[in-house]
Amino acid sequence: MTHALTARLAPAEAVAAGRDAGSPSPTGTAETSNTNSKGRRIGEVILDVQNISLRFGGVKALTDISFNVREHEVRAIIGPNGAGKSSMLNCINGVYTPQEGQITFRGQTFKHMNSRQVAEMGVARTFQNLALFKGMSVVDNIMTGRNLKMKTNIFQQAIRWGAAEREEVAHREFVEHIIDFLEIQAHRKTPVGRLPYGLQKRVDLGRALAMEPQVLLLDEPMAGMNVEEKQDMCRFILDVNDEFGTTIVLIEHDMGVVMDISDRVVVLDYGKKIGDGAPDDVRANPDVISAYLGTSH
Ligand SMILES: Nc1ncnc2c1ncn2[C@@H]1O[C@H](COP(=O)(O)OP(=O)(O)OP(=O)(O)O)[C@@H](O)[C@H]1O
Repeated sequence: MTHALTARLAPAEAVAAGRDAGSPSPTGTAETSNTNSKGRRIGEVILDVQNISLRFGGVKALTDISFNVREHEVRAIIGPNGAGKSSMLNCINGVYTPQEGQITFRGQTFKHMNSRQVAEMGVARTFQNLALFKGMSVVDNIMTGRNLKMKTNIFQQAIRWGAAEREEVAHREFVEHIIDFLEIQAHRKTPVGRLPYGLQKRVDLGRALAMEPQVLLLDEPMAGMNVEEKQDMCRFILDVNDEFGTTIVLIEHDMGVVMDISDRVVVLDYGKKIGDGAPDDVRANPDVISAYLGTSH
């Protein structure tokens, strides 16, 4: 069903505690001012996507896409269904290798990088369709996010001896901090598959946070959630951004949420970039308005 454009692109109520939805744009234009709406400085460019083109056979998923992400900002990627948003995240985290273009992360430029290498560089990701082990507990799912940090070998871990035992204790303590932070203590031992969907999404966020990322890629973190769950998720995303200084790149369809929590927004349509800037600028962009008028979500 096609909703009214005004409803989708209108300013939403401030769901994010502490952020004033009516305050001036935090970053001004795509390249200029440097504080967000909480007054914290937005840093230098940490992630620079340059001229990315990606094809699947005859399908042009992305065509010559360039944008950057500054340290500590919340950067949204929006666009109608099939616009290329997930493909873009998949290029950033090494799942897809674009035919053209390159990505610079913290000054290091790469054309081909696998997911493990990207994760080791400090980029973590949550998934549109949850990638959790449904039969495993919340604690154990979040522990999987610590795998890259484990120094002892699998044999030492299996017999939990010496260094492996000490390492496991330290990792479990870290995981408990995340569980406290995400307010899911009551569910620590529950198999994830038994949790409501909103809480499963929170566990997926916890698994990504366990990697201690500098950049967190969130693929539709609020999809399928009710209003209350969305408000909670917004709060956690902003707290992660504030308290850990984590840079956030998110894909989200809920325009109210996007306009509320993002510092800058990049807009894709049919694999091309049609807008890039502060939420207010993007909302007023005629190309963005017509792209959304022509779609059915
Ligand atoms: N693995 C793939 N093989 C073939 N085509 C693909 C593949 N992944 C994506 N595409 C195509 O690339 C285009 C962009 O898809 P993508 O999933 O990135 O869009 P999206 O903006 O994330 O859409 P949605 O909002 O529906 O999730 C679409 O035409 C899609 O069918």
